[in-house]
Amino acid sequence: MSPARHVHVSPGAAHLRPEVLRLLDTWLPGQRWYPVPAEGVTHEPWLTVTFPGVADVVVALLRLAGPGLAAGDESLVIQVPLVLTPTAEPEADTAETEAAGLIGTVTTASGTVRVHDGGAHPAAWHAYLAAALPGAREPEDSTELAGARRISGEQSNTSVLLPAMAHDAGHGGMLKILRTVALGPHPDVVIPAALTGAGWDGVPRFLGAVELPLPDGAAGHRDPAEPLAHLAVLSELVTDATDGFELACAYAARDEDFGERAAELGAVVAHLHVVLRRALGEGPGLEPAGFMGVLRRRAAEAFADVPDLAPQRAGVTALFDAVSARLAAAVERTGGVVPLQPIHGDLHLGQALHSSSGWKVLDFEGEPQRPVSERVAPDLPLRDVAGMLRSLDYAAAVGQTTDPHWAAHAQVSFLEGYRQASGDAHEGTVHAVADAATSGSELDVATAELLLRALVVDKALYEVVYEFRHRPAWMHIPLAAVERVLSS
Ligand SMILES: Nc1ncnc2c1ncn2[C@@H]1O[C@H](COP(=O)(O)OP(=O)(O)O)[C@@H](O)[C@H]1O
Ligand SMILES: O=P(O)(O)O[C@H]1O[C@H](CO)[C@@H](O[C@H]2O[C@H](CO)[C@@H](O)[C@H](O)[C@H]2O)[C@H](O)[C@H]1O
Repeated sequence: MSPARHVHVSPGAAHLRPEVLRLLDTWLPGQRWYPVPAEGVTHEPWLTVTFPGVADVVVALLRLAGPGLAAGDESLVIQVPLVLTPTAEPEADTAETEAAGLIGTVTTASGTVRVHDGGAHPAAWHAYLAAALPGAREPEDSTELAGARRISGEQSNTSVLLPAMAHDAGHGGMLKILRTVALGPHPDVVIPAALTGAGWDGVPRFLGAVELPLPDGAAGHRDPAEPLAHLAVLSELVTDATDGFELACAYAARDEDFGERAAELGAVVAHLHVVLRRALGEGPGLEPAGFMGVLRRRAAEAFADVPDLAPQRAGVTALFDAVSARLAAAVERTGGVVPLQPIHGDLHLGQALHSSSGWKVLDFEGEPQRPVSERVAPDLPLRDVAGMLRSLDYAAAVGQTTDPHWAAHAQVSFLEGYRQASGDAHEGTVHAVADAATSGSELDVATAELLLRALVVDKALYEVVYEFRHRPAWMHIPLAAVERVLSS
């Protein structure tokens, strides 16, 4: 694939007036993709990105600073594409506000400018598309942007559906503007590119990405061949697709058996793990103390954030102690390693699309609330299995099934589909899957099963914090799960 064109990078708030930055300070915290609670957080201009030959699109990369936030290379950086249009009219009409994401109008010494959210504006879509398309091809505005629209809903990023965009296998693209920018290659670019390159069709085909080059003279300790960061990813649009969570909830609402679909999904996830291992290689072996240390730290943070979790503290500690002891003993006994590898990292039903050509897995950026260095580190495939088990429990609760066995049946079917596709010969379900998802390791089945329980609890604790911050009305779903798993 021939490389896409480069963008221009300037330090600080070049091209952005202080009035525009002040407008952003009030607008940003209200955005669904804003990654942290806004209390006490300030936005410090880090870099400004522009596109060759495009005057009205400016992308602000802002570092978030404030209590509890890391600084320097570890700091959170958000991407804010803007379309700035000079105007003689200080007041905009309502239609313009809604259609093109008008953030506000600012008047400066050099005139009045309308500031639009680039995530909602065709001029910015065009600029990103031109920068992502291989071969520095210029998109045809009148045809390729026809019918383009931003996806609405609870997204961590901003995705734009491009039904008419042309590519070598036909039409249809999905442009995803990454709202949180991490230094180094982004997993939502690297992983789909590797899976597409390996010929696997369980992901929407990777078509291109927008790369942030190192600013001149800024190589430092970084590999000059690697981008400083990725800003957006372009993939093939999966048509006739249904969101996996909506599909599962609809089945649950009708009390309809989701077993077959869940088993197919289990098989796709097993293939995903095999292809990832082949395409990107294994990581180092699991080091029990470090691995469990991260689980304990995450649990401690969840207990600190959410008072309703307090009654579960002793049970979580006891489970993690038991897993730590068994893992350490297993590794000591066999001298063997439990291999880690690239995984999805935030797998749930909403990250899977069901289409006429089967399940497709999306969104490889890991848990948005997790530090980037942890998100890109090799991990246990069992973590993805745990994520999907949790998601089937969510679907049962949100779909309000009246069948008390709906979730358990779907979970067992998912595990069985995973086991069979992993080529594991063991009979049984949870045991065999725990075994299959730690393949190549010398873990005994009982330890692997306990590890799966710990990962389910870890995920449910993450979800409690997620719901506490974003959807308190749903917090009871993961809270009940923590209690159930601990008492089983
Ligand atoms: N290639 C694609 N084809 C069709 N729909 C897609 C595609 N990629 C994403 N989507 C839809 O967009 C939604 C958001 O995409 P996702 O990558 O999960 O973004 P986010 O990180 O913002 O959650 C998905 O849930 C899915 O419904
Ligand atoms: O898709 P994202 O990367 O933004 O993931 C975050 O948001 C998800 C919700 O949109 C959240 O998933 C949780 O809710 C889902 C139902 O909406 C459920 O299916 C998942 O199992 C549950 O974890 C995800 O945890 C969060 O990282």
